[in-house]
Amino acid sequence: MCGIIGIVGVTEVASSLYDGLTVLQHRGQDAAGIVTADGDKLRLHKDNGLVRDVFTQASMSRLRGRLGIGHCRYPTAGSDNADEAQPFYVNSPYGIAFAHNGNLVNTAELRREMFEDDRRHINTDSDSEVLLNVLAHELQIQDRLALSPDHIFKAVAGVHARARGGYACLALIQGYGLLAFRDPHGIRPLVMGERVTPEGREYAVASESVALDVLGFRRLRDVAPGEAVLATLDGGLHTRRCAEGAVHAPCIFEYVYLARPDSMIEDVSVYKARLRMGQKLAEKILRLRPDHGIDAVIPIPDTSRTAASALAEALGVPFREGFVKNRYVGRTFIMPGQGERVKSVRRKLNPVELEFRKKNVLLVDDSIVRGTTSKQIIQMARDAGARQVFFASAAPPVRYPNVYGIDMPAAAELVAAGRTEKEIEQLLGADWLIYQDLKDLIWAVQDGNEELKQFDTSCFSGEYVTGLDQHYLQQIEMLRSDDAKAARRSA
Ligand SMILES: O=P(O)(O)OC[C@H]1O[C@H](OP(=O)(O)OP(=O)(O)O)[C@H](O)[C@@H]1O
Ligand SMILES: NC(=O)CC[C@H](N)C(=O)O
Ligand SMILES: [Mg+2]
Repeated sequence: MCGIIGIVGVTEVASSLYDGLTVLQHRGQDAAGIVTADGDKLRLHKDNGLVRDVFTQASMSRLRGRLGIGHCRYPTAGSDNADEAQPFYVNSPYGIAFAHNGNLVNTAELRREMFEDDRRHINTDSDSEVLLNVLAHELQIQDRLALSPDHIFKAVAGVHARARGGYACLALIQGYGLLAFRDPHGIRPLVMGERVTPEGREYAVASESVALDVLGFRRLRDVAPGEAVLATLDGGLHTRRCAEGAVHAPCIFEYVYLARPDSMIEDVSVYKARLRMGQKLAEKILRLRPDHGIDAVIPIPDTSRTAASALAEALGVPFREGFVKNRYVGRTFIMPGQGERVKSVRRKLNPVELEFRKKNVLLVDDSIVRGTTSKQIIQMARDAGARQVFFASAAPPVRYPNVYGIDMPAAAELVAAGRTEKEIEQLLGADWLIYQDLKDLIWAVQDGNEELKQFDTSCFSGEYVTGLDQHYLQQIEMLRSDDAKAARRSA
């Protein structure tokens, strides 16, 4: 999950793109980039690091123009090398810069086709560079002289016919405008907004509505699955469904962990969905252990706070902030290596001992993925003097890899893979471990928008909405396990 944002403005857009990226930072902490169209030049600045570190006053002042896109990256393909930071650029046709959130599951096949059939050179191991070249090729084979919305939408239809996976994309087409499109299943989120200024109307498209809010854009709607939106430099807005017939299946993990609570995705408030997750968990606890004896509900900051507050309320048990988070440490789960993840949990969270001493505490997290956080936190609660330590996860067990833009590629690294709930409970050292049921998680999101009939729940269910080639999972495990990444880094 990366963060993407694009703006077609009536005045300079670089500082708005920067501000938008800072509120999308939770989606990717490894690299950031912005490209703008300054007359007949594209101005690009990107590098590894947080948004605030990548851009300086000097680099920002070069990013002139009223059309631009930005990206913050959390790698799911290729390496974490600065060459793979986004946006990517190709010079032909027209000059296109490209930002992608998601992950393709047929990259290898497309890479071969690009080289053998379409004669395009791909310079990195990034799936996003491949996807950009597919788009460039599909634009190239349209009418050359008069680029029109119709040609662009045909090109996007061509991309949908070839690419498989999760992709929410923004393309800056030099001299023309901003193109946004979303995969036919709408796995990754993408939302559009408008801002009316005295000088005219401006459009923005971003991964999450929070970016629109802070920039004063009014949220219009989500980009529909398979739809393309084209905002042109002359102020026009064109939209078209470029793929039909696919099941709409937005990623449910966005609601569990990825997105900010103050975002609306598919017209569902992420905050309210998390409250409902907490309520459902409370119902399960009361069903299984009416005399649970819990003295305090303690969230594991940050993301689980919302679900934990609703859970405590429904149980009628005090909600207590038993762990204080160091606000200068970022998200642990999206860090690249396990060693770093383990160390940063302790640096990030510190217990308020009084809240644990001689109490039966229920610790709540939004999800348990590798078990890095929960294992350490349970021990910390015990060290702080807790009598019994219960642990609740607002999501079901994560047993299967995610292949659509969340970097959990290796089943062997998931604590719940191939284990029963009892075995996980023992491994984590909890006195009782309670997981949300998948049907309750689905209900918690769906209750916000009953038109949502299906979700990508692959990491919980092992069902992949795009279908997967036989060996794909083995391949990504080989390429992207923590061990493989560490070996690449030291090579
Ligand atoms: O089982 P694990 O592999 O540890 O992964 C799950 C944990 O990682 C995330 O926290 P993170 O620190 O990334 O971010 P947060 O501050 O938004 O909760 C998530 O909220 C869980 O706490
Ligand atoms: N998390 C993402 O959306 C990653 C985008 C792309 N697959 C990359 O690795 O750069
Ligand atoms: Mg967390």
